[in-house]
Amino acid sequence: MTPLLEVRGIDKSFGPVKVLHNVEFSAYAGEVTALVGDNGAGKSTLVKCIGGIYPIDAGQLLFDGAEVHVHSPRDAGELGIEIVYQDLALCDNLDIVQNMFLGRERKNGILLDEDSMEELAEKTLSGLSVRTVKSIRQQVSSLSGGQRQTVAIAKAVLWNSKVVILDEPTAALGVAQTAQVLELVRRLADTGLAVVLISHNMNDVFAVSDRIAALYLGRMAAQVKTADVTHAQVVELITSGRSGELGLKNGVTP
Ligand SMILES: Nc1ncnc2c1ncn2[C@@H]1O[C@H](COP(=O)(O)OP(=O)(O)OP(=O)(O)O)[C@@H](O)[C@H]1O
Repeated sequence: MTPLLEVRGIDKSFGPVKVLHNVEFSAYAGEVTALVGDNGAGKSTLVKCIGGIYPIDAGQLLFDGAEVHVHSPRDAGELGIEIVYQDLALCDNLDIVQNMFLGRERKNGILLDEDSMEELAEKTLSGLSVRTVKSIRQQVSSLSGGQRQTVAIAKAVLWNSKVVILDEPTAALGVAQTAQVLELVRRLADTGLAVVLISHNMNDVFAVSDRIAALYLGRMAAQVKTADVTHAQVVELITSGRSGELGLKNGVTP
């Protein structure tokens, strides 16, 4: 199976500090790939390289098997790669529809085409079976953390995206809201998207992911099928870069 998104041998430094070392990573359509790693392991940097925010120093990015060059978030968006960041970047004083179309408003002549934006927002939310939102004309400031996360995810899939990368979507949520968001994450993959889930929470990772990629000190320690590993093995990969036969050989000097 060809990965929808593949990273081959990416290096990335910030000045003298090398943050990513020859990183390989794949995400498949219809699957959730969890990207795990300790604080500072390089998860955000890898995602920002994929999303065109940081230029890479070496390596390749492949989309659907063909090499692509992503120099900006716009390039990533055109390929169908959307990233939902932890801070969500939603505007509190705007309603759900306005947020979902922010910066990409539909127009009818010189006027905003409110009807068609409303219709598409509604269709996207119901397509994701999101029923927790009372009205799509509700201001985002009145939504709960889980609902905000849902809106941010719906916003990302509104644009015919094919790869959706979620940065810690459940970090700030309670138990019930976490379950709702994880359900949504699973549904995204079930609709055929390649979903990348950055998470520190092993329960979340094991609840929804098909594969797990573990970064250790900027190196990809292992990318494995979730069904083939235990919680303990993944924790070991995160904390030491190896677990039994899995992971980086001979350890790694930072
Ligand atoms: N713009 C930057 N300039 C210099 N160093 C950076 C920059 N961004 C990240 N780093 C360094 O790169 C390393 C990896 O950081 P990164 O944020 O990618 O890790 P992470 O795995 O996402 O961590 P966390 O889970 O804490 O968000 C860290 O040592 C960090 O200090």
